[in-house]
Amino acid sequence: MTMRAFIAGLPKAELHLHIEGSLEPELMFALARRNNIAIPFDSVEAVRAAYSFTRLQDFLDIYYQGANVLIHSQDFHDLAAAYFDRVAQDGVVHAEIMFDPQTHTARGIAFDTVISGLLSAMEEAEAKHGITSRLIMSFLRHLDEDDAFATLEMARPWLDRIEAVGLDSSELGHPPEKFARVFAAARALGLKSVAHAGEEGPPAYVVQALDLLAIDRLDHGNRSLEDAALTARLARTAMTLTVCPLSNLKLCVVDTMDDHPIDRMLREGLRATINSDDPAYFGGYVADNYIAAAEARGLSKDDLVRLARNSFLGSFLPDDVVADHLTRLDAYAAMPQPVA
Ligand SMILES: Nc1ncnc2[nH]cnc12
Ligand SMILES: [Zn+2]
Repeated sequence: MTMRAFIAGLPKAELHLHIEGSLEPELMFALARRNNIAIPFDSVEAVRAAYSFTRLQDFLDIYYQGANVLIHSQDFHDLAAAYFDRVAQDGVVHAEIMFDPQTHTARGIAFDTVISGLLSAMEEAEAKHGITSRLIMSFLRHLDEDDAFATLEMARPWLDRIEAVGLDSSELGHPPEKFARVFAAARALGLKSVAHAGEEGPPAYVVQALDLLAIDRLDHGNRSLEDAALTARLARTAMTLTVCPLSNLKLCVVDTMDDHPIDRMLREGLRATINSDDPAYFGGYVADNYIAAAEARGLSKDDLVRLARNSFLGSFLPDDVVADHLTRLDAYAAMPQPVA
């Protein structure tokens, strides 16, 4: 069995996926046509050619523009259904999916339209592929605290269908402290929390996310490694890091995949996981991310199993369900399968 086949069959959870970032150019064109929306590209090839970024903001500009084709509940359903159909081939058995309501409500799309489409696709994916999933509602950090509070208010009727809040978009200049009050309010409503920190922002932003947002999981976190005390704290507290190797490469968080710190994170005792972030924009779904990291950094079979194990340990699933996933993972890992 090749390493690729081993990775594709490895049971795993995806913990860092922006559903709007799974909008493939083909579906973007189909939805643009269906909804009569003009897009500034003549072909799927032209869209893909535009996906060349030197920093996070270059990507965000094009990513928010792409989301303009999403209008109806069916569109959000089709978007999520395409993601599940694709990752069913990647060994994904559970996904914790971020969505950005403000990207849509700012365009006049109702919160209910967005979430109802996503939820119907999530139910369908469980029946069709056996993939379970949870929703994470992310606040856009370039917008202000009031806008985040207004979004939390819109989410109230849906709180039993939302697992956690998150924090994404332009990191530099928008530190976690800006959202301390809204995260406290979300926690008081029973929601868990995650935040992007240390992707482009300094280690101090990660410390703020821990101390001021009381996050349950850290999205990216790469730059934590610049601070030995912070790295030790993350290891000691078994904080899960949702690392996204192809995203890091495309957004120039690392210069080459050979420089990626995924193996260093494991060596430092961090609970690192591998995820795709925005697979339609960064050139690969979750298994592609495992493969790229494994090839560049020479990850062993044990490292790959550790990463998959971490994905279940870092999930928001109940302990007994996590234990079942780990039993199946161990059985898979124990099967004779030389990694070529
Ligand atoms: N990698 C990323 N960082 C910040 N915000 C995002 N939104 C979607 N992907 C993101
Ligand atoms: Zn992200």
